[in-house]
Amino acid sequence: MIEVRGLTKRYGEVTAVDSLSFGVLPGEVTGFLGPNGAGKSTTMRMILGLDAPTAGTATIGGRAAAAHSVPLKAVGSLLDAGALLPSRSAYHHLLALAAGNGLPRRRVHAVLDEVGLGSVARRPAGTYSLGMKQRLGIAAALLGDPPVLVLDEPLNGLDPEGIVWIRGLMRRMAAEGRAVMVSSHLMGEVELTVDHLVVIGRGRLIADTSMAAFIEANSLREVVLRSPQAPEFAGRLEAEGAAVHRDGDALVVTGLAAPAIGALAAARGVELHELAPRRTSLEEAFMRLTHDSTEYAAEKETATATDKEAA
Ligand SMILES: Nc1ncnc2c1ncn2[C@@H]1O[C@H](COP(=O)(O)OP(=O)(O)OP(=O)(O)O)[C@@H](O)[C@H]1O
Repeated sequence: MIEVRGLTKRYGEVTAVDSLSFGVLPGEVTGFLGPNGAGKSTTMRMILGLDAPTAGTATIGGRAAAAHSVPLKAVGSLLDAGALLPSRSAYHHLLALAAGNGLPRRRVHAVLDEVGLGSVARRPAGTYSLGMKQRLGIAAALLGDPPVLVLDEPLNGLDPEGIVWIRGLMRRMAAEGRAVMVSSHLMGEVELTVDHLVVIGRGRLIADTSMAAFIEANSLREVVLRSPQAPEFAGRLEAEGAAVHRDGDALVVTGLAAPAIGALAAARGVELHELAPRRTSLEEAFMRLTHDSTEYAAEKETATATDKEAA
């Protein structure tokens, strides 16, 4: 697992990471979320031992990343998938990494198969699409078969197929008992994949919660229903304590769950054409949560005000 305690990084006047403490548990995908400039990459670099903290500690399996005799066996990471020698093939790139870390050649074949690059492994990396580079980056992360994975914005710039693939891979890695940490600045990107959320803003911890608890806290229970008897049924629902408002030809009900509404309709012989629970988007909830800590919010608001004045 990853443990971060009082982690702080200052660059001159800028405090990029500010007394952060959280854990990333085995068997879970932990989403590390925050707006641009929140300090996600800086935190991940310190966890990986690529940057020295100004204060605090970050450990992997109880030790600093650099203190592991073969770091690739302790943690695999994807930071910048573009950082490859363009003339070197995926196979030789991985072979060099394996040799440098005392890992057997069979691991190279195993990870190439795992990421689906087997058939193109001899082509120079410079000819790869972004999705293929991302797969190669993941292959390098998996080379040491590590119990911990740290992936910085792995979905950036990927096509839908690549996104589905990385999501599936992260779920599989967690199911195998690994601790998976994945950063993103978009809730929508990770919403379906993560078990746990660590949200930061301006380097500080804003939320550390299970995804289920986040959904529970931010789901506005609304049910949309359509019925030819909507006007009469609305009164019945209100008599049961629900709040009802019209939205076109639909009724939007809060205060009663869909099964209760369905049962009531069945008991009253009301014909239903639609009965659909819906929730507010988690992206909106995330934006509300991080609004005050968005680095460029003030500029954006000023611009909006100016636009309005000009209009
Ligand atoms: N080497 C550096 N020197 C000075 N300031 C830095 C350095 N690296 C990061 N920062 C600053 O630290 C803050 C956090 O940056 P960081 O890249 O960690 O954020 P992030 O959450 O990963 O953002 P993004 O989603 O845009 O990648 C920013 O204000 C950034 O400008």
